[in-house]
Amino acid sequence: MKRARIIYNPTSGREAFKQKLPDILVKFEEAGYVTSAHRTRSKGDATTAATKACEDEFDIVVAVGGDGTINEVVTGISNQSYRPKLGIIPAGTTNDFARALKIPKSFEKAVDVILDNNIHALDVGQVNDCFFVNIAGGGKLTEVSYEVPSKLKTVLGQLAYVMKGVEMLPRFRPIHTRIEYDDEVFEGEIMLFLIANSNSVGGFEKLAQNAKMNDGLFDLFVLKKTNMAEFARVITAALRGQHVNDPNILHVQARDIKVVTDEKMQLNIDGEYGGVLPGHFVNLQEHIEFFLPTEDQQMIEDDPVKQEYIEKLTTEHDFEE
Ligand SMILES: Nc1ncnc2c1ncn2[C@@H]1O[C@H](COP(=O)(O)OP(=O)(O)OP(=O)(O)O)[C@@H](O)[C@H]1O
Repeated sequence: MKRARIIYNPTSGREAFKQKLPDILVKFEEAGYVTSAHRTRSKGDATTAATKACEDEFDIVVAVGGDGTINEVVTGISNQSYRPKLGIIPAGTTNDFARALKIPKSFEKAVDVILDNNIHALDVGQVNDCFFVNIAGGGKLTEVSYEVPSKLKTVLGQLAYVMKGVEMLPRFRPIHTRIEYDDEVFEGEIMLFLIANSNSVGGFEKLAQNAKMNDGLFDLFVLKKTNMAEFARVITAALRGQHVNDPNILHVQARDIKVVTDEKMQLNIDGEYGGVLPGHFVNLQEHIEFFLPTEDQQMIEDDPVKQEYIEKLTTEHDFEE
């Protein structure tokens, strides 16, 4: 009998999962799994529970929650020598990572994906002692209020919010930064940098179009020092995937990246506060095996609000060009 450990965050998203748990347990049991569930109690608890599931040699771990919960579970697994296969049931607010994997939003369909056993090993990002599945990055903000972690999430974690914050852009201040990526070096004043592991950075798939999740490579974006008008124009171009030859942006793929700043700069990891730089980013190639949807199970992106928002934003900035 295979054993499954469900780790769920009761506070994620609209808190709808806990009512569904009995049905989900039945589904796993009927498919031949012996199943147990752990309800997280606080921040960091999913990491401890995931490490314990490795030590107890569960065959699979199912992470139920949003990006924060998935990050914690991946963190708990990544340091272990025995790593169970990982299933995801999206139950958070934005679910960027589940979206990148095209995992359906319905709990039942997400369970079907796991039970269908379509397994692929994917890359995991490591920076210093932390791990990330989606994105890490940093930028110097002058506003003290953005030192608050939850605010940072809105600024850098989900790139969508970076865009929403065109009004926040003046608060980015250029910082002299040295970035070593594989055998090359960039040195100069930068507004922000992003290191993406998946191709869905805040749902903006065009930013890192060629990103693959099992090639051992990050997509590194560096936005160099610009004035306000340029900043808005460059970000808009990047979201449309039209930044390739833009002199204000460095976009390269690399396995190993070191970032050192002259002044204190906070690090953001999968949308949460992740300490301060310097940071050594290492791509752990095909580190965890995930249950992924087959082609006919893949969620078709249908997010009219976001599309409308991008349209509005990019049209507005056409006037500035
Ligand atoms: N019992 C709990 N009480 C309060 N917070 C918790 C509890 N269990 C986990 N957490 C924390 O809740 C935070 C948010 O969780 P999560 O990211 O899964 O949901 P979300 O914010 O709704 O979704 P998303 O990140 O996709 O927008 C995580 O940082 C996690 O550490």
